[in-house]
Amino acid sequence: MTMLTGEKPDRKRVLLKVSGEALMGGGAFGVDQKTVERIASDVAAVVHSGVEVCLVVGGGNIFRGVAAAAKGMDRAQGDYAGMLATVINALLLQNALEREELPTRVMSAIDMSSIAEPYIRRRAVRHMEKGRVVIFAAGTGNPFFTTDTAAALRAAEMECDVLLKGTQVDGVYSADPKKDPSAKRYDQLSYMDVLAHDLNVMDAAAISLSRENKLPIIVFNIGEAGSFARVMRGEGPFTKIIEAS
Ligand SMILES: Nc1ncnc2c1ncn2[C@@H]1O[C@H](COP(=O)(O)OP(=O)(O)OP(=O)(O)O)[C@@H](O)[C@H]1O
Ligand SMILES: O=c1ccn([C@@H]2O[C@H](COP(=O)(O)O)[C@@H](O)[C@H]2O)c(=O)[nH]1
Repeated sequence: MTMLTGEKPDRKRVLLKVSGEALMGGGAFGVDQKTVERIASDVAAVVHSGVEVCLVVGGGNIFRGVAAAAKGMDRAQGDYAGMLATVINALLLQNALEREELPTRVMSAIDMSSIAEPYIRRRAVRHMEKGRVVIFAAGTGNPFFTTDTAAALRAAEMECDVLLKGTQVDGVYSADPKKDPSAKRYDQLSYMDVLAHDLNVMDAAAISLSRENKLPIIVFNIGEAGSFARVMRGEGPFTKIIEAS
């Protein structure tokens, strides 16, 4: 039974958004190899439990267009640089996943055929049906977006059951917990709660797209070893974002 036949799929498929900043480990910039290996091993554990996993990786550990624009750089040019940063992270993750003996493909939203396949939705679906871990690189391929939006977009295209945002905080708080230690963590929120209260853990475009596609979002701390598998078993801490009942 395949998605391409149009029949209801008999499988569990998830998209994990890996924070670029999480790849820094304890560092202030770039990539900590041990952290990449640990995240790859966490992904392998979930794949071995029978779940189809695809990934979107951020680039904030290397370059963010919006930060460069604040210092005078042209925003779109900075965003293209940011998207290239995600490709670097995708290649590093691919290598670490292959060392876990997982079959992988990197598919890029910006054409760079020497190092990654171009993103073609139906090919990505086939890769996943064959048990490959697909890493979606270069975000949406468009400036003025983020990899959170790319994650919501690819999760909808792949008909994933859930979008997991693996970030540096263990859920969505009433305020940024890095700035306000008294902020309270929520176990569950509606998409509208997040939008109406401007809870900036994820950008509004990603929340809106997920809402339109009835795609549940789970926000959790990917910095904790084994957290991806624990969240998949329903063990917290995490915040679930769904439609209000
Ligand atoms: N209400 C909130 N609840 C939780 N975190 C929040 C909130 N508001 C802001 N944040 C911040 O949002 C950050 C996560 O989003 P951000 O886009 O900065 O990173 P990311 O997507 O994980 O990383 P990258 O962009 O590098 O891929 C958290 O580290 C936290 O500091
Ligand atoms: O669709 C996209 C995705 C990303 N960008 C740029 O890349 C950087 C890094 O992505 P993060 O989501 O911040 O990790 C982002 O700041 C943008 O500059 C993009 O332009 N379009």
